[in-house]
Amino acid sequence: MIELHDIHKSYRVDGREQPALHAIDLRIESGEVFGIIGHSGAGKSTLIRLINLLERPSAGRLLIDGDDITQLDANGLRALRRQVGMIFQHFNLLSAKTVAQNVAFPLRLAGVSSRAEIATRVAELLARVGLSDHADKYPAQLSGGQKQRVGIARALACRPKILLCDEATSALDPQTTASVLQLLAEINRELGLTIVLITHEMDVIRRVCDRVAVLDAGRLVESGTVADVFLHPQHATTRRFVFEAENVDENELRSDLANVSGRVVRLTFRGEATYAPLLGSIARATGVDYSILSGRIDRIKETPYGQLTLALVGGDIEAALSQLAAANVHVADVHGTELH
Ligand SMILES: Nc1ncnc2c1ncn2[C@@H]1O[C@H](COP(=O)(O)OP(=O)(O)OP(=O)(O)O)[C@@H](O)[C@H]1O
Repeated sequence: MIELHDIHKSYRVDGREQPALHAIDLRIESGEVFGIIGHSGAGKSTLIRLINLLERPSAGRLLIDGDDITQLDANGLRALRRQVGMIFQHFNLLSAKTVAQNVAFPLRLAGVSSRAEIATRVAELLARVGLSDHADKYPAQLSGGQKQRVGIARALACRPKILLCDEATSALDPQTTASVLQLLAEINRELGLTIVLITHEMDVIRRVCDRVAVLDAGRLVESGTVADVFLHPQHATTRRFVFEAENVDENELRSDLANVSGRVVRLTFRGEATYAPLLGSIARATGVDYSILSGRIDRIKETPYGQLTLALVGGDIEAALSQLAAANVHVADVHGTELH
């Protein structure tokens, strides 16, 4: 478990303290995939780099499995760096070394000297990330996705219990992003290691994370399960991320809705309710007519969800809404405020 208690971080710029993180309290459970989302400059890199002490907090306590890592001596720090692997947006591979040598590098640093032992471990790691056929290539001969796979193999070399991902898919196209995220999900599942990732893309969070925290101007403004935060965002910054992910322009939406007659509601279905034929039967039973203004069915990690914005007219609208709510459909107005 990773715990941040009242963490502050300032940088000294031109002799003055510039705050980057304020009063961060955060608890990341062992074995979960935890995402931190924020816009540029929000403090994401600073926050993730605290966890392996690439940056030191200015104040507060930072515990890993109960130990305050800011108190570690040089030996303790070396051990920490082996326990906490990291991958980077621009991969940070050694360009003059082959794929196999890049992956072997942390093993050598950790003092493994047996060539046979290193070769076995490197082969295992390259198989794990699907690069067995590329061991003797140089980074320049690889695609972006392959480079990140080398980064992942290298980060896993010393069997860490935590993997930090610093915008690991931001330089990749959508398809490659999906395959790298799938690999991270597999690693989390099969090796049981904790993954902490930072990103500015809600879609990355939606695909792999169990829980998420939203960082805005150095403060945590919202956190919770991805489904709760993504489907029912409370803070303006979170709402903006969700709308961005859905390609919705909030102002356009408002002016579109001004021209719609009827009562506009936003329904959120989760899990099995997503596929149930609820809407038709409730509409028939209550005499309500509806038109669909927008809709989407997707998945949050493994769980299906649907969101529909409807205009309701005629019939007994209140009865329809309460029957939907009784069937575990979240019923809200268009701003997300719960109605039932
Ligand atoms: N080494 C540094 N020295 C001085 N100021 C820094 C340093 N690193 C970050 N900052 C400042 O701290 C704030 C947070 O930066 P940080 O890089 O953590 O944000 P971020 O959310 O990761 O942004 P980005 O996505 O653009 O990397 C910014 O105002 C930044 O200018």
